[in-house]
Amino acid sequence: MKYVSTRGEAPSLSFEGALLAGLARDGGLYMPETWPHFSEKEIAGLAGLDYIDVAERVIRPFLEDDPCLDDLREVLEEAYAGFDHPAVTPLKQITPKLWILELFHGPTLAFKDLAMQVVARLMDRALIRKGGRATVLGATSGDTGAAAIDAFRGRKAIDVVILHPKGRVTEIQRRQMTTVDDPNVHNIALEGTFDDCQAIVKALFNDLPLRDRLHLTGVNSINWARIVAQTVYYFTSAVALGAPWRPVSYTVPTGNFGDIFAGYVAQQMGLPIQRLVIATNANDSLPRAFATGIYEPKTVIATSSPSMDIQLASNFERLMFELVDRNVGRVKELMTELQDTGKLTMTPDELTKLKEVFGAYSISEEETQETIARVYRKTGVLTDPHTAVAIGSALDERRALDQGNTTTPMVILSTADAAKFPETVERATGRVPEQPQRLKDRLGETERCTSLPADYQTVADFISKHSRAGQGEEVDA
Ligand SMILES: N[C@@H](CCOP(=O)(O)O)C(=O)O
Repeated sequence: MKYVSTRGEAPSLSFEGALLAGLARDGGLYMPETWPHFSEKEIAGLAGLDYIDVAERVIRPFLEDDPCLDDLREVLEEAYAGFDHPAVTPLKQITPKLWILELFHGPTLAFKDLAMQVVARLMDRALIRKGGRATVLGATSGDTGAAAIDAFRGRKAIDVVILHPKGRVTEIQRRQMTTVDDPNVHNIALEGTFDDCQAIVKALFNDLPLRDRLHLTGVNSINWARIVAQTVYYFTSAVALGAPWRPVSYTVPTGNFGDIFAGYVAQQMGLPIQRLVIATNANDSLPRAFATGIYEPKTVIATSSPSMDIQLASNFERLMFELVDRNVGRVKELMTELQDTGKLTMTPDELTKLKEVFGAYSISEEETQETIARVYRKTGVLTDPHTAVAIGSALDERRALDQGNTTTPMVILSTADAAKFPETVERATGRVPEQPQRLKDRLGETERCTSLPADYQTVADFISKHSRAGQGEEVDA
């Protein structure tokens, strides 16, 4: 399997190449050249399998003829050994037509662990094979950072540098990152928003001499390996609900568009997904694009669902690539328009095509609170604010499409444990969610973090100083 850039000007790479590159050298995102396809029989054959067995079958075709394939089984076994539920991603019914897919049973209590634990191990093994070092960069609005730090801490060949927007993540999210004392972990609290963090990370990648000197790679969902590992739980949940014979819809809390794009990938692979619903908070650049055809990210608004406090969703570029039938000229035109004017304009045909599969909604702070309270009253379940935004969006989708009588199950991706957002959950329900032991075990006392202005050169200097790859240090065998 080969991987091509959405902008068509970077060399195509193997899976291992795309894994280690993160962002393509032309600023684009890597995509597989073709979609592997699963027959109805192959999908039906996933029923009753363990999560790891499904993961192996779903991911394998993306690694065909790649050195990473030999590592896959062992990596999956190690990655999911630390999850606290035997099903890895248990599915719970909350109303006759709504299911919650719990994606927070990993070490940092958020869905990011499902891919990050796999990506870190694949990367580590690839670097050991090649005898090299890497500097892993990540921008986080709350959850990616903790997951990346947990997955990469203590790895010999890798330094990890995470940028979070100062004062805009919850205390638990921050401490999950900053109390890790491994010397290969570096935290930057950036004086800005998540979009500023992500813009600096992308600028670092686009600075090719620096990128090569520091052996930069990325672990945000711009890295294709993150997406592919996230397609697995669409398969496990859809099959549990009757796929391939019964279609399933999904509602996904959306920030950087990676998780919902993984659902699109599963659909392209043959999984009968009927609708993919984009759930956002007040950062509503995607619902506005659906309403107007114009994607125009504005200033990030701080909300009680901080992981989605994002306006510029990186993976929207992957969707545009698909929407324009992989016409790289058109992608470049759209991305140049976005960069030069701050907005991107879809044609009526492109917008219609988008709406055939996707719906998009924005949920206010009040609705989020009410949803957390209502779900608790009716089911006794404490939901985190991101999941609550998704539940609100799923109900809006049902109303918008007048689907009161649909028999298609709607699965809500529950992306984080309520324990990461105790203040918000307590405000809505009067109850403080209990902290799981694995969270308590990981929160240290002393915080280590450097505050920096949102200035490219200052951040580049900090990373150069802390990257062992940049100092030419050898890896001990
Ligand atoms: N929501 C994320 C932001 C980055 O998303 P990613 O999936 O591209 O890593 C977070 O919580 O950090």
